[in-house]
Amino acid sequence: MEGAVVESISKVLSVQGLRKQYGATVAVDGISFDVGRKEIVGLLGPNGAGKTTTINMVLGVLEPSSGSIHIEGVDLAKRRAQALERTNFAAVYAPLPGNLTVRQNLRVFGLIYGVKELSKRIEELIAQFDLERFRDVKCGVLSSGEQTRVALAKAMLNRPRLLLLDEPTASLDPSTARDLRARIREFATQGTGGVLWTSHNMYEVEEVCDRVLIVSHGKILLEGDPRTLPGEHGKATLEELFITVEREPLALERV
Ligand SMILES: Nc1ncnc2c1ncn2[C@@H]1O[C@H](COP(=O)(O)OP(=O)(O)OP(=O)(O)O)[C@@H](O)[C@H]1O
Repeated sequence: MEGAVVESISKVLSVQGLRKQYGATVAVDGISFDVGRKEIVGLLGPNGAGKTTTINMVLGVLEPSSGSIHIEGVDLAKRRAQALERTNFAAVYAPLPGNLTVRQNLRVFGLIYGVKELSKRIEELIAQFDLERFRDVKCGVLSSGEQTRVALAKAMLNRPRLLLLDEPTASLDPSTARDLRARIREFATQGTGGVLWTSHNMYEVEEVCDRVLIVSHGKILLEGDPRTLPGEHGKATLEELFITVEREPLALERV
């Protein structure tokens, strides 16, 4: 599948019956969801709900116990390389090598991803993420906010169709966080990709996500527009709804 055919597929990610079990612990319990093209979907849930396990399965780092993952219609289990070349991610727990400069890091990852016209692409991203001052600075000495900007630039190198972001703004000051949210929004609205985003910041989720999935104990409990979902469940804010999911998930299942 190439070019126009691929772009005609409206879902960049399709997850069906995904499950991951560790001995007696069921980390992800048969979840199904999609991420549409140009859509930002928030994956929310209390600590231990199964978000990172889900993301790691979509990234091909963890093998599901059962279920399927398709990226732009490509089955990750059967055509792993083709599925993953359309994907990228950024997470605070996966920092870039600290002994390489910003430019060296972008070059190394660009070569790994087989990015065409790499030097031009690196310059574009350095400008886009305001990294001119740091181009020859080793990543290890950058502040955590600066490192996050480099990690996002790295995540955009291959112009992914599916961008996975695990708490991308966790270490950022409010102004940098707002700026990065705007760039990620731009990526979604102006490009051909979609984003799966985890965050514990409900204000951010309301601002940036088109749709949210609220997971608890490995299952999707609620799904909808973050701006209207709280009202549909008798709550004033997304934060209030989130706290109810954490404390009394069964009460919500009956709504
Ligand atoms: N390798 C493992 N072996 C055993 N249990 C695991 C393993 N990895 C995760 N788990 C368990 O699976 C559950 C889901 O973990 P996961 O890291 O996906 O949660 P999370 O929603 O990302 O949480 P957080 O918000 O705290 O990052 C947790 O109960 C965790 O203890």
